[in-house]
Amino acid sequence: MKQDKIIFFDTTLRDGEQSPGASMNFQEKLLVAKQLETLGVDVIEAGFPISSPGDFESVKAIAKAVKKSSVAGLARASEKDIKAAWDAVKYAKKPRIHIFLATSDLHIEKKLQKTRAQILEMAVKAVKYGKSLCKDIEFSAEDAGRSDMDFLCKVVEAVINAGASTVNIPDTVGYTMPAEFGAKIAEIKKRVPNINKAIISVHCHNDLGLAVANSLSAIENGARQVECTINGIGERAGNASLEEIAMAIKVRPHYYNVGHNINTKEIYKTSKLVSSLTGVAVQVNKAVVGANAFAHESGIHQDGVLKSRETYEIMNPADVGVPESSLVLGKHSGRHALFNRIKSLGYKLESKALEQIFEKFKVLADKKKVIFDDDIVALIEEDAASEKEIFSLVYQSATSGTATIPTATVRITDNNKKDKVLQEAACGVGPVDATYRAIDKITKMDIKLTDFSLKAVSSGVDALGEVFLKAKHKGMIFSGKGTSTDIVEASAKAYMQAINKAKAFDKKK
Ligand SMILES: CC(=O)SCCNC(=O)CCNC(=O)[C@H](O)C(C)(C)COP(=O)(O)OP(=O)(O)OC[C@H]1O[C@@H](n2cnc3c(N)ncnc32)[C@H](O)[C@@H]1OP(=O)(O)O
Ligand SMILES: CC(C)C(=O)C(=O)O
Repeated sequence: MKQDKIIFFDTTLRDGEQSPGASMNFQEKLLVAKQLETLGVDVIEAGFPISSPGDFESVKAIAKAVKKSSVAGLARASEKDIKAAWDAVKYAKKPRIHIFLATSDLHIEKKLQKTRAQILEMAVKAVKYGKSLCKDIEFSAEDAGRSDMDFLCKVVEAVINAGASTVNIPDTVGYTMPAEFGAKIAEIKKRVPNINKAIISVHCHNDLGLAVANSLSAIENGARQVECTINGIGERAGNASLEEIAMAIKVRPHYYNVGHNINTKEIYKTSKLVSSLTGVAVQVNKAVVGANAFAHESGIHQDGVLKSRETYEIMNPADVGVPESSLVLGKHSGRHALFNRIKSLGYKLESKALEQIFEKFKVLADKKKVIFDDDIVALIEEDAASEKEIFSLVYQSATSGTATIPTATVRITDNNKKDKVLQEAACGVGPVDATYRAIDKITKMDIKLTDFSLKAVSSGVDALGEVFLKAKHKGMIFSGKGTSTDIVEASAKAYMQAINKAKAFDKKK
């Protein structure tokens, strides 16, 4: 039997951008649109053209740049909005005008200050006008989740007759429950006589954390387009998250029995791009793309994953573009995970020695949130952590600015060479990068930064900045921490600490 395909309508660039503080400039919106196309999104809602000249230009540029996906522009049920949307999307290979008008009595009476009859007339008039410009018209019955079903069905039937090829049923304020929302979709399918002439779409908000559940329930009941955003960003608590819906369908193929065009391997990259451009961080425990989505901390789970990944992972991290899952060592870890890590660090220890290290590990883990490779080496080598540092930072200076190439000079003593003082300078993409390049020139360590975070540990403009980083050397992760009121100095100190740990490790081997 031929499987239906779910149309993914991504509204990161429109509703997603309505997340407070998440707005993107022209270039950023274009970058996201291109990545959404690579991700395999069927329809990209690029913006709300009437809302500002900048948004109009962004939608127009996206319409020109995107070749495979449809490009939609949002419009109220008003001629000037629809005309502006068309003027922006008409450059697309597959343009769409998305017209919305509320159908709940609350919105009709309080917000729009109209009657149901006027709304019906406005909706039909708007769709007819849109259709005279563009063949692909989507109509959204805003606040459908709280709309009277008789009136909603009447509007849906009328806009399909007027030319809408997609009818969207939004749960605008995230009010409905999954079974209830699914039943509404089923009822629309049953009651609207011409419903087969249009695609039923849903657009769910996350006010009660049910946006994805409601979208999936709608799919079970016949919706064939889902409107969603990357990382679930959007107005208030956000929209249904694209990655969660796409992966639910992929992980449970027999349950949903539908397909989609999303190239799930591009999910993680897209999530990173959107969070870095909008500045909206992804919560660590976010499904599919959160930092902990494929990280295991507890001993029983780690043991299971080491024996067979599927015991605690329903998705393969590679399927969403995350290179591998990780076993984070901490106070809940057990022997299997610790001994496995010790082995992969190149140590071959007798079982008695391993037991002793496990005991020390548990004591340390009670004090420290995460145990890194260098902590384990310190436990094994006993004195590794307390060893005199090999390279000492004597002096560091960096210059940067809007019209300067960031440049840094560092002076370091090499305690292996009778405290010989070495000095180097380097340029970089920023002052920290330049400083690290100058340090690399002196220490000549094969070390690669894998993680870098900076936070203020006190308040005010003279706050102390604390840099915490992780760096990879010979397959092992070394951590470094540095504190200073000067963030470049804090960065240099943290990097030097990781380098010294790595060098000490080399010496022991
Ligand atoms: C559910 C959603 O997410 S809908 C999309 C929401 N997104 C946005 O609002 C972002 C972009 N918005 C904007 O930049 C501005 O709101 C604009 C440019 C669109 C409009 O600005 P303004 O003309 O100053 O109006 P304002 O936003 O204050 O009020 C909205 C007006 O649109 C009317 N309106 C609201 N929805 C619709 C609709 N679907 N069709 C027709 N009119 C509508 C309101 O009744 C109100 O009209 P009034 O001025 O006669 O009272
Ligand atoms: C414009 C519509 C689809 C919308 O954003 C909503 O109802 O939340």
